[in-house]
Amino acid sequence: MAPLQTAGAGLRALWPRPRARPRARPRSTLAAALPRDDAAAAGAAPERDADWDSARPFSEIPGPRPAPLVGNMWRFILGDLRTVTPSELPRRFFNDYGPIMKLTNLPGRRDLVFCFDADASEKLLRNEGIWPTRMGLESLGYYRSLTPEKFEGAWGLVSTQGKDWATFRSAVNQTMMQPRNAKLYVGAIDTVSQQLINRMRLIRDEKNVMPDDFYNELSKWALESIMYIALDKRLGCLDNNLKPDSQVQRIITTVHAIFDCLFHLDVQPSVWKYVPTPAYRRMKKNMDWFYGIVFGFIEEAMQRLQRMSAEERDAHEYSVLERLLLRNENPRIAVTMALDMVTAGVDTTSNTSAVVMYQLARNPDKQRRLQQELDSVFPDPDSPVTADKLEQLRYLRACIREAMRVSPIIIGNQRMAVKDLVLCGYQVPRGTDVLCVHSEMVKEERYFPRALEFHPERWLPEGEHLKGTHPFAHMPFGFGPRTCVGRRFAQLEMETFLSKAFRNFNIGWTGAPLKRELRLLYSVASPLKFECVDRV
Ligand code: HEM
Repeated sequence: MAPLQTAGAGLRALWPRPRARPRARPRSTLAAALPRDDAAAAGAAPERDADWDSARPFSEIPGPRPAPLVGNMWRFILGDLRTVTPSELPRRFFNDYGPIMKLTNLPGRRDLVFCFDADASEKLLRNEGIWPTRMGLESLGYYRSLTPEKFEGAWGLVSTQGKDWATFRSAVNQTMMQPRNAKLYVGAIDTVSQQLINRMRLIRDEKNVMPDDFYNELSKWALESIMYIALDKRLGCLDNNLKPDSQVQRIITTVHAIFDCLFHLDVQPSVWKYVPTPAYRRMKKNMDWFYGIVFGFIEEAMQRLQRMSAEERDAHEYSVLERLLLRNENPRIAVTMALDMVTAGVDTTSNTSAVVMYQLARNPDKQRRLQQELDSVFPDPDSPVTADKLEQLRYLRACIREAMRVSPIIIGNQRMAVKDLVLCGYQVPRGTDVLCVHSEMVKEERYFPRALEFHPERWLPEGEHLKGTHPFAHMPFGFGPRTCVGRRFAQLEMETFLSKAFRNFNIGWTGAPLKRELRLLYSVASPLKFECVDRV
């Protein structure tokens, strides 16, 4: 990491109290998301599509018909959807109802339109306004609102809307999104990735096969990496003598549990808004512990910085927390962003890295081509990864992109319509939540020739014949001003680790086809049976 030039003056101003009085609650309800003035500011023109009057009414959008009193909940308990797993549900909806359908009348859940069509996805996203609204994860917003003193108005990005979201996003955007800022951490990520490579050599069996819980190793790598970037903190996740009941292991288990609970509370039918369900209580318990630990790390990082002399600070490699503290008057912005980085930065990059490895292991010809690229950029397998070298890895980036298409970790991208839209011939009124199910669109031959096959070439000029036909059919990091704020760090981490892994090993697959389950993210659900043989 490079020292930050502007350190001296900014650091004296660390930790002032925020001037603005904190709001009691994050804006996460529809009314709060688009109050009149904000809606105008967000570019939410009250107009409607020109073909509105000739479109079919919203009521005719197909979908499971709700029963009197019990709505659609019964279908998931006793009815036709009882045996359908969450992972199977999107395809089932598409097969049963076609390119657009709606799921209504679930307790505690806003009605949701599912859309499997890239033209409709384009129309929705291009009309999202400058403050796009993505409702969801309301339980997280609610949990935070219980302890407003910890957030002091800086509620974060994930579950906020309108002005709260926009103010926070503009405060963190430059630090988080500028590629040159992410590159500052390449040395740190190289160090962590090398540790995992060393560990892979140690933990493989006599046939060079990774242990069944190799996904846990990827989670540890992801946690160690994001802690280093966010807080300049080394947890020692990849130490060889780490105990199974260590704090690190508990952090990882807790992050998985939090994702699992959010899925139960905010995606599946749930009545947590009316009664504290077991999933809500489990989430609160896990959150209480996790926030306590991470707030402790943050406090430690702040104290470390305060104790430093001016010279030490100038020579110091700044974490994201510290950069955000220097840029923003309200220190809580840095704190909440660091907290969200640790929460969002484990399961996302570990699951994606797992599927890239899997696809390359199952496609040895693509792996060989990648290794040719890696051999020319890293003649010495032990040479460290640098930002310049990463620049040259075009085929690696294509492999990651293609693996994210074939095996995406997110179901799709959601927005609230901010004007009356016609989607797939139906009226979709302003204020409706629409989920563009990109995880199903990517399987469609009409959008990707040989859609079910892994062809990184389709992302390179030479793969013109395999190129996708619609840019709105595949959006792994989302779209527009609300796009994934951790994207640059995620890409840096994955490119660094994967380049080292395939430069060092020939990676094969020895198990049954990989299983994944939808738990907020599509997540690894069977052992990662990678065979990792040293390359000579
Ligand atoms: C392969 C890894 C990742 C993928 C595929 C991914 C994907 C996404 C997607 C699709 C969104 C929604 C974007 C939208 O609505 O347009 C999102 C939002 C977000 N992501 Fe990521 N993400 C990844 C890694 C990360 C990491 C490492 C972090 C933390 C450093 C992170 C933090 C966030 C946050 C805070 C948001 C909310 C942004 C906002 O609402 O303004 N993500 N991510």
